[in-house]
Amino acid sequence: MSQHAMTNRLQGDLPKIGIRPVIDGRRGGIRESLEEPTMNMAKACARFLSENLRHSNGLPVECVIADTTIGGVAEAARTAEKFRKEGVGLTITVTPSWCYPLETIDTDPLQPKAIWGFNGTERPGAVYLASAMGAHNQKGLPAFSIYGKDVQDIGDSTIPADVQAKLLQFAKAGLAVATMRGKSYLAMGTVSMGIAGCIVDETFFQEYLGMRNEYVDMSEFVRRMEREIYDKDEYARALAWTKENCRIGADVNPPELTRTAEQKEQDWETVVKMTLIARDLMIGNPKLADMGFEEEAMGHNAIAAGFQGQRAWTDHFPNGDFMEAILTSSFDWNGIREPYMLATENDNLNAVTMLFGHLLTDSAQIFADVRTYWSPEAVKRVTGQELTGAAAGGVIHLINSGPAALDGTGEQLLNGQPAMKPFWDITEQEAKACLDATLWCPAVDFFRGGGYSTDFTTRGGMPMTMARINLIKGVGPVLQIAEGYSVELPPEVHDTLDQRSNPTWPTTWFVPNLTGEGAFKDVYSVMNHWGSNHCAVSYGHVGAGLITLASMLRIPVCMHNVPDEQVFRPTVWTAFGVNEPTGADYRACAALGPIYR
Ligand SMILES: C[C@H](O)[C@@H](O)[C@@H](O)C(=O)CO
Ligand SMILES: [Mn+2]
Repeated sequence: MSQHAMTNRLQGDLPKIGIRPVIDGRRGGIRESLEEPTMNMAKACARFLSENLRHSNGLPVECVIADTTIGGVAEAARTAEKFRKEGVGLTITVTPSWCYPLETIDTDPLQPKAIWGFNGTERPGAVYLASAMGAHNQKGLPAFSIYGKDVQDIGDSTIPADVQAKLLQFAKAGLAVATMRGKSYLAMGTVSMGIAGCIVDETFFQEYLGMRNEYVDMSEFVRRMEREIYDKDEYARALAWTKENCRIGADVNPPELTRTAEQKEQDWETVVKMTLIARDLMIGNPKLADMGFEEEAMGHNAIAAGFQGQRAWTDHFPNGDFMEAILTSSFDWNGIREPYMLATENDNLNAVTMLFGHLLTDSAQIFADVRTYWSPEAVKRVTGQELTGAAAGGVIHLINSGPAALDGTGEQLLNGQPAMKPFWDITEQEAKACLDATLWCPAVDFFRGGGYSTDFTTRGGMPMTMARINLIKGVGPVLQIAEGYSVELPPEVHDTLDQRSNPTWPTTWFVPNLTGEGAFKDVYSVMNHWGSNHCAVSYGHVGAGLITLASMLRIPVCMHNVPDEQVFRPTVWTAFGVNEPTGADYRACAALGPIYR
């Protein structure tokens, strides 16, 4: 495999973080005494963020500091102008002192914003913070308040750990907002098997995400295959790599549905071509221009996409499983690279959830059907065995109908434990281990046109977050989140349950963290409260990041099991009621409305 590939593969510059040092504008001693500590806070903040954050394509995050401290509206306006030119997508205002809120705040309604008000008392930075938050809330410009817990001395430019955590949580979510803006979702095909999540709601994409919608008919794949509109050198390399690295699994089809050796050979060729074509459709490919296909070379600037597959395509052609699994993984024949967000069945609401997870974790995402709740009693009945340990209260069977990112095998390691890492931390051995843990099984009877499904079982012990956006008539988008862990079942128990569903598909056994209440009363309740047939699974406990991101986009969270102390939203949420946070979230999102309305 080649070097890690870090590129900006989509149109448009990467968003930068704008740092605004604001200051008490009174000259003749006060402003002068504050210049240095204020600018130092800005510098410390910029250094900290650029050292600790990367874009999901691997490039470092850049911060832009205002040319001067901001003591009044003229300097605020000059800073806004500079930020526009520099491509700033979110702002963080820092100050150790009192300043004039309405004159100094960032009033751009499209930029996520936070204020870090130094906790010192020589100068009243916290008084500014509170007053500036009041101004933001009064003006309908939600802002995040960052206030360290322990008093620091003026001039101390260290960033306390609690402030660091909030800066990162805000900045990562803010970058996600800015990164999505202006990009496209590409629907390849339309609605799969009557699944509502496949309906592309342009208003949702436009008003909540700032994204565009692009569409191609699946016949475009046929045109490009028949007319050889793909890079033929890459295709030869890709096919050879696939033959060498993809292990073929059992064909469980009855004789009358088993495809011939020639058909299977041809299916490999087709699925590899489909993979190149889907990627080229999403992001373009300069090689196509060299071949005379300038229009195709441009791509659709898609940061996420979906493939309908069933049934118009799969009833006749090999299914999209190989394409979806390889593109959503962090590696292919070109080496270790950023995964693509590509949804099975063109379920674009799941694609957006995957996109959120990817932009927050930088890692691959698992697309899954939320298939079965297995109670301990039902498992006992069908296997004769007791579920034990983390699985004792039952498990949720996440199993996609064919593909999932190979990162989902859990064959990458973080501190010796299974993980799904950002591509730049994945080693060649780990990529190989993911491939070795995966079998490619000839597709079963649902797929009349053949293809190869991805069969693996996720290693246990991975902290994971399952999530899903649903569109609700009368409300708009809502997000549900369940943090938990992957678990491993004894092999014979796994086999019995897997055979009963589909042994050719990728399985993750998931147990949510329980709170004993509501949707998290028990494992069954989580399954029973899920709002659709699909979920996206991220590595790690990233519910807090999802909540912060959702609040920026004004998407209320209808269920979550994130500990209270990690929930970080704009301060205005408080004004919608602190004793009933879920209701307050709905009211705040409704009152503010989507950002790009
Ligand atoms: C093969 C079947 O049609 C599956 O694709 C079906 O169970 C789904 O995945 C529905 O989301
Ligand atoms: Mn499905």
